[in-house]
Amino acid sequence: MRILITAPYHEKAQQVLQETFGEVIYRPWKPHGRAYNEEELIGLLEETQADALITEHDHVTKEVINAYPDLQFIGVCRGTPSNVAVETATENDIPVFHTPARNAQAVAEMFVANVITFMRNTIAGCAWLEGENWEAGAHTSYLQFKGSELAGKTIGMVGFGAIGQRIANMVKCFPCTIQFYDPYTESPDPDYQKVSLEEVFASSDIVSVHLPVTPQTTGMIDESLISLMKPDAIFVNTARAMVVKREALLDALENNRIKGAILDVFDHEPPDEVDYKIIHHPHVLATPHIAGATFEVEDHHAYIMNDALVAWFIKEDKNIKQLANKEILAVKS
Ligand SMILES: NC(=O)c1ccc[n+]([C@@H]2O[C@H](COP(=O)([O-])OP(=O)(O)OC[C@H]3O[C@@H](n4cnc5c(N)ncnc54)[C@H](O)[C@@H]3O)[C@@H](O)[C@H]2O)c1
Ligand SMILES: O=C(O)[C@H](O)COP(=O)(O)O
Repeated sequence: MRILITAPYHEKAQQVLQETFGEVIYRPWKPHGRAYNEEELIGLLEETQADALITEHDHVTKEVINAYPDLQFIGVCRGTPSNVAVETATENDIPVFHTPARNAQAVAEMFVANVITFMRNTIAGCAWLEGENWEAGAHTSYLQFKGSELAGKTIGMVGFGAIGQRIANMVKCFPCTIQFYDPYTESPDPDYQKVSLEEVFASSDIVSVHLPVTPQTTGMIDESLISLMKPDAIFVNTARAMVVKREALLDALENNRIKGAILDVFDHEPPDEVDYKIIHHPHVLATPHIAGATFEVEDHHAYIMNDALVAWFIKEDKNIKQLANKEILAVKS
């Protein structure tokens, strides 16, 4: 069996596949400079006569899938396999697997880092120091940049999947109180309280968004929810900007109705004028969509995908196929 891998893939994970399945052809898109387009992908599949394709960002469109009927498996090393025509694959009876939790640890670590950075006024303190503002005498820095501790705070998650739960487990040691709104998830731990959406906004010190984009979640976080937040609460979004009405967030920031916001995602990437208004706000800590960007993510996705290949081809667990395609399509709708 031939496996064509165009995703970045850990060398040892490739070796495992080679030993288990026979042949691995590694043509990662990254050194190529950009994701492979339809034509290039069809060319690669025909040249290698691959049975399985493991991709990351390449464009696995309807045309690619229909042009190469010998494909038996599509693996997408991403949290959201938006570059693959899952509907066409399903029609052609091709299982599509992705790697949902590949960046959960990366995002959770960045959440903790950025929340503490924000609460301790670290960035303003660094700028003040570099600006050579420190004068002899009183404890000016100590007074000016005194912050708050994360310990004892209530964190409210909107969406409690891989990332929300990873954060909850990570901050247990501070300790923090965890509450969440997610109609599709039961609490995995008696310490984590499932509450209403309104309750998350009204009683959390930190409201953190971990929703996928669906017709239901688009624009779900609006003025009425943000207006419930406590004046010293912080709003965090590392998920997708589309789930928040940005005018409502900007309005709350400009009128000091919340303490601030920590944002990794924007309506427009690169940002437009309104996004920059939010980014430049003095009570906003903004990062350029890098919460999930670690070197280790590429190792995590390789091992998650190897497990899927083994489950499908070796253990012949056919239920997995139904799950994979159906789950992806369900989130999309
Ligand atoms: N900034 C980054 O670099 C980065 C990295 C990874 C993931 N993300 C984004 O983070 C988000 C969450 O990722 P994840 O891995 O935790 O996903 P996940 O699928 O594991 O969790 C999402 C959760 O949202 C819940 N949900 C769905 N619809 C809902 C609704 N209407 N109301 C409430 N809850 C709902 C689901 O039940 C699920 O538990 C995604 O949008 C993803 O794209 C961003
Ligand atoms: O925002 C995201 O979801 C991350 O940047 C990565 O997404 P992906 O795993 O779907 O590529």
